[in-house]
Amino acid sequence: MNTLRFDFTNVLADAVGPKHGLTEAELAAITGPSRQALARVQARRDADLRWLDLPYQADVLSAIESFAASVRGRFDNVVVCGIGGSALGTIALHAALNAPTHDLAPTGGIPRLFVLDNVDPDWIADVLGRLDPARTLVNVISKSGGTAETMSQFLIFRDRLVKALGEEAHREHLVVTTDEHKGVLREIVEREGYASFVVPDGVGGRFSVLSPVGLLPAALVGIDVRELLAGAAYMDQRCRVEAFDENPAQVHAAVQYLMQTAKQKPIAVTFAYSHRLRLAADWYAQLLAESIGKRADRDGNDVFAGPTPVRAVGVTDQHSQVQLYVEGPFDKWFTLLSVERPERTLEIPHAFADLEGVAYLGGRDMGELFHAERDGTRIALTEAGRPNATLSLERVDAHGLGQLIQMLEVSVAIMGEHYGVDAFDQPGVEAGKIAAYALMGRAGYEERRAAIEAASGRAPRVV
Ligand SMILES: O=P(O)(O)OC[C@H]1O[C@H](O)[C@H](O)[C@@H](O)[C@@H]1O
Repeated sequence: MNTLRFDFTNVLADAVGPKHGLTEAELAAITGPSRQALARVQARRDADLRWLDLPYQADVLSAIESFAASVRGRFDNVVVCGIGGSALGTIALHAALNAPTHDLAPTGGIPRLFVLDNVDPDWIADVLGRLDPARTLVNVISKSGGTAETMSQFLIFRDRLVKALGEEAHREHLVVTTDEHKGVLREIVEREGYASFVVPDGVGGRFSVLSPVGLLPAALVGIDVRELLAGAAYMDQRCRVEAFDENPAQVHAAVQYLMQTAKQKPIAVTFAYSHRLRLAADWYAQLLAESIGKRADRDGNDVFAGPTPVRAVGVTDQHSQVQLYVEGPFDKWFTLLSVERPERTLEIPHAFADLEGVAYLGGRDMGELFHAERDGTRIALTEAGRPNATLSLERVDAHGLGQLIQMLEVSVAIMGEHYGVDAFDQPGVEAGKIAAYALMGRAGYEERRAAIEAASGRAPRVV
């Protein structure tokens, strides 16, 4: 069984010292609050934390698989127009489960995937120019159904499809994932008759990768979404367990919370010792930052909470950031994402037998070097008193990714209880959106902008 494990030995005091490691007393003190936090999270499953039950949505899974089967072989390119929680999960799944084989060219009926989570015209225009509209399917994803970045991309790709294929035919090249009833995008779906899927109520954007938001693009590029949900369901059962030590989400949430509060380490570094899991760290960065990074607690008191997520890739960032991590400020703790058994083997050839400085590599497997470097980093961090935990999978597969996603989502929900903040809203993104919409002349936003300036007493210059 490809079981996800969270090893936190090297965040304990006897590994990295009491000043930086968790003591038995600190862990004992948090097990009670952790169990209560878990109970509060689980009690909201069918109220507003419906993302907890995404692994069990059999009807949605069947609809996704049917849609993907119905278009199999018709497209060389799938373009996702989406941003934030409407994109990062798909990017992570793609990098982990099929990018190595399909980034370069469509093979075996599996299309290339382009996830456009930016509006940089140099990028969007370049992708647009490469695609044959007749062989391209566009999946527009927006929970709110009005995000300017996504809607602008939609207008551009729709225009390109209509001009190339005609008003009628273009509809078969667009599928939309949005709210069931609300938002401009839903109105357009009804008017244009596009195929569509639903981002369910009670499923926030950053918690939506196991909804059609992530499942549809994944299924379109041949990822085993059934196994993905099976892994998430398996982990959901593990994350319901009350016993602290047997519940990876409880332990992970407690370690994150204590590292920041008891050990004054506000920076959480995810060090992915897996090229395929590297973008799972980007998905987690949004999940952690947007859920816990809050000005006020649930009682409205200013707390300015939240760890700062940093993404690093092993071995690559041993050669760029580890100097800071081993010798710099004691303001970070580390989680290594590790894969115990790489899928491929790659033997290092024997050569230059007389030159020991290279001959020692001959005959070894590249995976052995990868693991030696990972363990070397762990040893260096621990010896320097830098707390480091390891999230490990035996191999990178859909079941394992489902486990990782579900565990981290439940952990962040529990963290919200520990930090005392609402982990499921994102008021801090509104000001930027309002300013951008005002600058783009969207109706009603100039007034909202003026109200913010009046309330803050500051009228920042738009440079
Ligand atoms: O899916 P959408 O409604 O277009 O939202 C896309 C993103 O917009 C904002 O940035 C929110 O903070 C994110 O949580 C969300 O994922």
